[in-house]
Amino acid sequence: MLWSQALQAHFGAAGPQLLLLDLDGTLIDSVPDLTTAVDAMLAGLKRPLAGAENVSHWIGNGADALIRRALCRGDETAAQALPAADVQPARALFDVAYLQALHQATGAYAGVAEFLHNLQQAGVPMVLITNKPRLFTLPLLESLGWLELFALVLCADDLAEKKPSPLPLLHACAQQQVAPAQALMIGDSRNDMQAAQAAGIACAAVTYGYNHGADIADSAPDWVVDNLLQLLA
Ligand SMILES: O=C(O)COP(=O)(O)O
Ligand SMILES: [Mg+2]
Repeated sequence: MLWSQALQAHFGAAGPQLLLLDLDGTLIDSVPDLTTAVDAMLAGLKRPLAGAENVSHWIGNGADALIRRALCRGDETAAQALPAADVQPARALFDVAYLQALHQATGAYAGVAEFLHNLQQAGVPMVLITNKPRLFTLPLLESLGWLELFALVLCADDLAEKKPSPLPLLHACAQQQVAPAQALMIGDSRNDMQAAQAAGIACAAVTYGYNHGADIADSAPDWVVDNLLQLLA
């Protein structure tokens, strides 16, 4: 038996037929390299540096949202109101710095490699759904040796909407010809949980990722684990 009893109780003995996986904070700890890039950007703009703890709270809604929050020191209202003309030069600095830092300190969390290997062996299709732009996602996947793992990779800029919209999740189900009720989303943030719930997809949350400083249990995931291997038998 591949899946944990809890998942079998929900999906039946065969388990989920499609896995939708978040990247940052679920499969990889990317905050160290993201912090390097955010702080390089802020230094270039002669602003005070952010540090890893702030970055871990600001990540989750894509690169532009991260930059907006960094420019406004986490003030969400100010961040959203920031004119695009203020974001663009900062984004250019961030892009250069993050492409350089990308996989310097970034690695997979405990259990992830074994979990992905087991699912690949079992032939369960996996789709990566990340709010990270494609520009960074593909080289990162390549450096991790994960490019071949996924039947499909959906990044922040691939569709009209990103998480917390259910759109990328529903797109993945349609493309893989699996009903949402037979799919499982795994993520670390409320964006993943909200997207899954809006799509009618069961969701498992990991406790070790980034969730804007909040407890992921507040987002009512169907299961909470602190290692992906807990989802397996
Ligand atoms: O880039 C982000 O903001 C978050 O990316 P994720 O969706 O893979 O967690
Ligand atoms: Mg995430």
